[in-house]
Amino acid sequence: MSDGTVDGLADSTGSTDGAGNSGTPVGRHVGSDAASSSEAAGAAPDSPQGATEREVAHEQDYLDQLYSRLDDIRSRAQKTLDEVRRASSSNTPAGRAEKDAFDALHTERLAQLDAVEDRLAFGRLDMSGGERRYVGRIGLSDEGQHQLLVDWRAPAAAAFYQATAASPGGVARRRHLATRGRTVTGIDDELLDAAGLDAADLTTVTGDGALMTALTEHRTGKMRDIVATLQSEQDQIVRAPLTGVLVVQGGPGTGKTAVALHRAAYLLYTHRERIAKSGVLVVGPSPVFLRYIERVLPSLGETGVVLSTPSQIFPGVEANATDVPNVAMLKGDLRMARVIREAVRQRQLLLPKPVPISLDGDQITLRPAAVAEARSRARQTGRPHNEARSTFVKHLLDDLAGQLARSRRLENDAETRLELAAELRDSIDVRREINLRWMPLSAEAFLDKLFSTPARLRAATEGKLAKAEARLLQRPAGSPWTQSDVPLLDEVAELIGPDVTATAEAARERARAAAERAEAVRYAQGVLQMSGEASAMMTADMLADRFEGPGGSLTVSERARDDRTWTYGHVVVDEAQEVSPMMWRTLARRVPSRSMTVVGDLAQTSSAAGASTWAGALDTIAKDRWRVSELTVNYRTPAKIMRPAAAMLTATGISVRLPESAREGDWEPSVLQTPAEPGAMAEAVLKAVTADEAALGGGQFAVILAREEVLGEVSERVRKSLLAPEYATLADRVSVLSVDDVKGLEYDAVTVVDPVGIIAASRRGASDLYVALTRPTQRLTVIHHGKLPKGL
Ligand SMILES: Nc1ncnc2c1ncn2[C@@H]1O[C@H](COP(=O)(O)OP(=O)(O)OP(=O)(O)O)[C@@H](O)[C@H]1O
Repeated sequence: MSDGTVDGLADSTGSTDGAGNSGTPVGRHVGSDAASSSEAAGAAPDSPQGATEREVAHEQDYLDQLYSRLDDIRSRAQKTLDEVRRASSSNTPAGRAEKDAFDALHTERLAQLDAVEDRLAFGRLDMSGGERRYVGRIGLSDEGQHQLLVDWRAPAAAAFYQATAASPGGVARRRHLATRGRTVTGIDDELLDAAGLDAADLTTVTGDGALMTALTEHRTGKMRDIVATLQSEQDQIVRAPLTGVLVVQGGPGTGKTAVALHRAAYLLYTHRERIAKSGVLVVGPSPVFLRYIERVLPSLGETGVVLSTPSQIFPGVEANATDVPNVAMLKGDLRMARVIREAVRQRQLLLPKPVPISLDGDQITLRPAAVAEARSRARQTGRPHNEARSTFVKHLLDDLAGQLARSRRLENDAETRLELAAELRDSIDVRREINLRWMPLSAEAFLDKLFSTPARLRAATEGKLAKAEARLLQRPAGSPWTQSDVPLLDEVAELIGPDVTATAEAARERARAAAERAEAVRYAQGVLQMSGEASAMMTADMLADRFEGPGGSLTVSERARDDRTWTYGHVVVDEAQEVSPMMWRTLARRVPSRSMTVVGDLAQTSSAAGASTWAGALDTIAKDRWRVSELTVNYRTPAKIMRPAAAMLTATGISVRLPESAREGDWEPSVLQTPAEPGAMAEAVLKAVTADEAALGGGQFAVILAREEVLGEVSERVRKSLLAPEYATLADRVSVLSVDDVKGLEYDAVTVVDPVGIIAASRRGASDLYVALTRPTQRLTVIHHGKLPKGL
């Protein structure tokens, strides 16, 4: 395990000096200077208010110290960067690459230090023995290496999340610090073991308001980290061991996404040596969702993470189209792996009858038996199509060279045949005849051709799919790529391999690169030692990566994103219930170690190819290597909204274990009935949104409708009306979305339009409606014409 420190930032062993630069443990009493500030403010010094003010003043002093230390470290990092930029590099490619690499390293480090500015410290633990620990986004130590702040991911900070009154684990008091900018705005204490504190301490204890404050804050359209208020059951998942597939199942709003992202940050910190170099991939359902979560990991100081939707996971292909549900379901079915395998095999052809070839007056023949033998040898290598092709070609050239030797009356030994094979390679006729039997392929062209050529499709699917199913796959050549084509492209690419025309040359290249690499690592180790660089933030391997090659200063994530065969140290899959079996195969290829965090809710499955059980989803890629953890508390949706949402789902026959809401909520959901006419519905929507704005005085709102083709006119009218001057303050804060787009998102207030229409629009319409109803943090309005769905 790494110690997770950077130069000047504290280690994570958890040893702490409590407050002050002196490094000596301080007692549990607050300082007298803070007391005088409360007197100046007019509160009686021993009243609860006076005590709180003293404590706030004390925490302010401490926070000032932390920021001053952070500023020091930052300015040192800036100075080093300036020096790197000023220094002249040796004018060689290696020298320039090295300079670029250092530049990128220090720039990234500065970005990481900047990212922790907001809410640098958010907690304090007072241990029963008198020790005090401040918990924050990073570890910080003073010049004398005394710890000022413990990184939230360090073992010493675990008690901050795990201690409860029933099992305090040596913690007497847990304190949350509320801050704005660099100012302490409040404290919130929980007493876990009162015996460890004296009477004066007790006057400031108020309970766990920090969580409630976080839950009821207006949303901003971007997910925030929850590092200050992670709850015990969530923290256990964050800190769970790295190996195997960890499934996090939980109802809406239980923090699955938040927990998965914090887990990624935790794993990068704790196992930096093992996974930072290969990176972490986070897969989320849509670009809108990725934009919603994109700030969480940087705010936790982690930038080397690749975010992708399933549609973007095949480099070079943007799969923006969608298939109709039954086609999507078929393409996600594991039988497609067999279809693709067969289709590739059918591009390795036999020869029906001999083909004569003349070569400078010599007559030779491409023989059916030789082709059959070459094909079976090539297949036996087990290599992908494009690589196995060299075995196929070699064998046939050898056979033809033997014939040529005989025709020229040369000795038929290996050496002669090798020479003649070189000559044969230069003949266009020979190359054409051999190529026709075993062409080099590219994944995109191959799949396009397969789906647009009925005869090929029939041959590849025979005995594997029903005839009617095979017809579903058929489409014109050059059709746009759909989301469900992506795992098929990946399957093809895996079976045909990269287009290697000169394998021997490639092998030589690999050996040369390996030798250079060893040298680069040795050099980087020396650099790290000399510069005293942070071992945890940057390993010698990572630094060597940057010294190497033309893309020397590319980050891990930049390299990984463009390389289909890149294997990650850990993969997080969000909204995993939507992932098809074929897509699981693709994701599994990205992480051979199967170190994965898979989060989802089976009750929210809406895609036709999605999962109904975790075993169905995961057994084929990680049999016996997956385990499930549950989250049970809904932090988003108040109970007043959850109850009808759950009743609706239950009434449709879907049985789920409902999470308990952390809040009852202030508003009952409202229901508005309108005529089925678009103008009337749009008007009702605007009325609902205006009422939300008046009730909440700000925040983010969503209007959720069935897919555009169903309610296009209503959404069009709503969007248009929002441009009118009377909605000027609202326009930017209202999103009009279809049920497909709201997966994983949340809003202060939500208006759901035509619930019966949403249910009717797809096979899993009830789950879609459940997703829509569970998006609000405060208020829900349902607009309907005709009847309401059962249970609602
Ligand atoms: N411990 C916590 N402290 C503060 N806020 C929290 C906590 N846990 C969850 N939340 C908040 O609850 C909301 C829901 O979290 P999140 O989106 O991660 O849930 P989810 O389980 O992925 O939901 P869904 O499946 O419905 O998309 C977010 O605003 C998140 O910040």
